[in-house]
Amino acid sequence: MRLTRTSANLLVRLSSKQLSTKTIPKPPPPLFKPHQTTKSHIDIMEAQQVPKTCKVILSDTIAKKLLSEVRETLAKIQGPDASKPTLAAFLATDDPSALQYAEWSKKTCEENGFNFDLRKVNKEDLEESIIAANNDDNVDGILVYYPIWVGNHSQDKYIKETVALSKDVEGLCHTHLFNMYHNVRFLDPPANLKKSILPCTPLAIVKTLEYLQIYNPILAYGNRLFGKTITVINRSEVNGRPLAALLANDGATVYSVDVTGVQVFTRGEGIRQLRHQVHDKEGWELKDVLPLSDVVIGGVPTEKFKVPTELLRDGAVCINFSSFKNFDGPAVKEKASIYVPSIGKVTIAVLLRNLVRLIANRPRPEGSAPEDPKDAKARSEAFIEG
Ligand SMILES: NC(=O)C1=CN([C@@H]2O[C@H](COP(=O)(O)OP(=O)(O)OC[C@H]3O[C@@H](n4cnc5c(N)ncnc54)[C@H](O)[C@@H]3O)[C@@H](O)[C@H]2O)C=CC1
Ligand SMILES: Nc1nc(=O)c2c([nH]1)NC[C@@H]1CN(c3ccc(C(=O)N[C@@H](CCC(=O)O)C(=O)O)cc3)C=[N+]21
Repeated sequence: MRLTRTSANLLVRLSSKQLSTKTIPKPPPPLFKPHQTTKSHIDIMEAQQVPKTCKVILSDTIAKKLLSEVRETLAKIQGPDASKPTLAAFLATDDPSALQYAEWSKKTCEENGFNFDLRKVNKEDLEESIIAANNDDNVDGILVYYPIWVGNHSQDKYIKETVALSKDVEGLCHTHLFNMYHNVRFLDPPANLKKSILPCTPLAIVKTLEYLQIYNPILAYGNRLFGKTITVINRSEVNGRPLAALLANDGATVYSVDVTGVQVFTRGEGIRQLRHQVHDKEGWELKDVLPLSDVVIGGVPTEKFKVPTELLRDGAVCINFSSFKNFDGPAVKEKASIYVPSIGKVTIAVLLRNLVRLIANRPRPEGSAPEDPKDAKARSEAFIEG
């Protein structure tokens, strides 16, 4: 082959370059060659272009953190050779969801050093059985599964009042509920050493919001939701209404939505009031409050109900506590910043946290020396705030 002048020059230039590579370090090899377009490379490139920004947080993660705090606190308030605390749980119906919840609770109790004593009783014997447990020093906490007399709220209410205040692990006695609605945090003012007990599911949602850092620790304790707007879809006496009150007492503006309409729970402008107030929002509907909300909490007990994703604020935080999925999973992940699909495990962790709190609240055994006030304060503060 005859070389032209240009190609001959090129050869000379190439060979002098090759010579010089002996002294210059080799560049690192490319990560992947541009002509290699395997599926995984396309996936990586697409993921880089459209990152999945929504973080899905599972209740297990939140529950694990709480349970380790519970074990630590129990060790602090009990001596090294203290016996396992016992939770007595009364089931007086054949409600399958209560039975399943009881089985999950039993497992978590036993894995974390607690006894769970499920007592199946007849409705007619329930009151006497509770009184016996109230008087039994081997029972540390009492839980009764509701509803019992379906459609007869006052009979269930009577049973709630039968449980001793000192053993009311779900915070359903009047004193506990009164303190919650009135934003009173202690049972023994002005000493303030015994914390009032809060209902488990609403408190589990508070603990979830703390974990997600929606509670702002820069603000004073009790005001940490100031500036946040939260929608709660459910206003039942056991879940939605106490939850709306708790969140508003902590400073949030809360829209409480149920089948009858919308109410707003708030401590007013500048959160200057000491406890929340409730006002009807005449003519308002879910569609009016969703676009305003930083956090949306679903608790509707039906399969067909879904929060309309298109009305959510971009980057909203979405939490479901219903046993049915209130959010359309794939769609909500495109819109929300954080999605918590269920909170059942957190509820059970909070149940154990409440049990440890009941033990911490107990008066010292008769005959023992009075506790040094400093120790009492430290014991009460063995709990993280809330
Ligand atoms: N994960 C947990 O820790 C727990 C979960 N649950 C679950 O939470 C759900 C709710 O339980 P409860 O409060 O006892 O039920 P409930 O039947 O007493 O109350 C339901 C509430 O939702 C409202 N609601 C129903 N349909 C609605 C709609 N289309 N739009 C707006 N509001 C609507 C009702 O007005 C009512 O306020 C159930 O699925 C239950 O299994 C209950 C206890 C604990
Ligand atoms: N005094 C009393 N307190 C209760 O808390 C109480 C009661 N009575 N009676 C029965 C209902 C029922 N209940 C549930 C709790 C957790 C889930 C739960 O864990 N759900 C799972 C999802 C369930 C699933 O996977 O299907 C979750 O949120 O992760 C469900 C239902 C409490 N109840």
